[in-house]
Amino acid sequence: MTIMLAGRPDPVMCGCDGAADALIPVDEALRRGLALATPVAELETLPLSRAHGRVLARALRSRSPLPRFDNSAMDGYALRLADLAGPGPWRLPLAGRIAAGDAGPPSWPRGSALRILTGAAVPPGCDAVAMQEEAVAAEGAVTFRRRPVAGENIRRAGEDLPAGAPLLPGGRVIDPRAAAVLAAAGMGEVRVRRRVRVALFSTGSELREPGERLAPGQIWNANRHHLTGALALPWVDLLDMGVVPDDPAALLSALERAAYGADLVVTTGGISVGEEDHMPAVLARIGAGIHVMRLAMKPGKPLTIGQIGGAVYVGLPGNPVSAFVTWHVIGARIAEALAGIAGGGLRKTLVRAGFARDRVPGRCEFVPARLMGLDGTGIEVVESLAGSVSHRVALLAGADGLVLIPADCDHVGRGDLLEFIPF
Ligand SMILES: Nc1nc2c(c(=O)[nH]1)N[C@H]1C(S)=C(S)[C@@H](COP(=O)(O)OP(=O)(O)OC[C@H]3O[C@@H](n4cnc5c(N)ncnc54)[C@H](O)[C@@H]3O)O[C@H]1N2
Ligand code: MOO
Repeated sequence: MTIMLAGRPDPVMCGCDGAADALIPVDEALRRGLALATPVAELETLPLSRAHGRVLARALRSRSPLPRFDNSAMDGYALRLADLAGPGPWRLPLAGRIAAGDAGPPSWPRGSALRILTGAAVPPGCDAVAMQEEAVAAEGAVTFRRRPVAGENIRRAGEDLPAGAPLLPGGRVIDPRAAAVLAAAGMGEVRVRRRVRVALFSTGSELREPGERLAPGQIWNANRHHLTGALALPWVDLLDMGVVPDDPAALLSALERAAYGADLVVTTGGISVGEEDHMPAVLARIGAGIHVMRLAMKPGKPLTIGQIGGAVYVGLPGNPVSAFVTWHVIGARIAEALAGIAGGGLRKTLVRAGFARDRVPGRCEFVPARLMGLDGTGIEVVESLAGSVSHRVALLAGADGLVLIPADCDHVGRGDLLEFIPF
């Protein structure tokens, strides 16, 4: 990173840049938010078929080895290597056939081979399977041109996972990969955490629903639909309360209703410093404990995190990109922690700046950015999509992720290495 200490020709500023001393660093805000987010304690037992996307309550061990028994990796012929004496080719009579699902014979005559199909249990004494492309079967016998090596084409019991080995950790989301593992291990039912109850509303007297006719000064509600989309998760039970106007009484009653029985209350807008930003006063009225307010983050300075009774409160800024970034970087992490998801957190990679920019240091910046392909050293180059972006929601659709500019940086040079959070 090139830090330019003097002579900023054209710093990218927004009106809310300024003294950063009173601002909370993003990592600290996240730490405080996560400290409030105790995983929901209640558990449910669900059939695996209804547990997709849910969060495993505790670590599981395999009850039996995977695979359960030695079986053939190929369609071919099961044999005993001792029966291939002298130089080849070797001809053995066929003594039977085993397909996947067959129990297989308890024994088979020495000096013979068995037709075997992929997935079938290898018979006792069989020490190799020759694939059929390397054998010729005719008139009740099979001829092998090559001597298989010991164990060839045999998938051994327990080679994927021995009995008693860790299967999946607690806190794992049952995604399709985990579901396959659970099913293969015979887990017909799983113990999962109950869903996280999230109450959501947007604040703003200017907001109308998409499709509605707008009067002058009104806009369509983008944040509600971003967040209902982001929260359309199997581990979330969403109470979508729509829009609440910029009216203290209406906001207070909405907040009371939201906090009742919720694990997480999410609002957008009304948390800044204008006289129509009523949320700080309403939060004080309701007796919320406020743990984060004013972040060293751009966009997202007004993000507010607190506690209302038993619920965690996340107040996202109203500007749609600010709401998106703060949700993605912090809000969603808190929701994951409440759900008991282990090892959540943001995936980050290193990328090379395909842009140059002077800026005012103080707040770290999350800039929507597009991947432009690899440079000569095999590192992705990113193009930032704009300087000051908090209202430019249309940019999000073309972004591949957020590029992170550290708080103390006052110049990004083309080719600098930066952290990147892919979507
Ligand atoms: N004097 C100051 N003014 C502002 C500051 C500041 O520090 N001093 N901070 C600015 C920053 S940064 C942000 S971010 C916004 C945040 O304000 P609020 O969270 O109170 O949000 P609103 O004022 O309600 O709305 C801001 C903006 O976003 C539009 N909006 C709101 N909700 C939605 C929605 N659901 N869908 C689409 N657009 C929405 C709203 O119409 C405003 O244009 O404050 C700055 N001001
Ligand atoms: O900091 Mo505000 O969230 O940029 O728009």
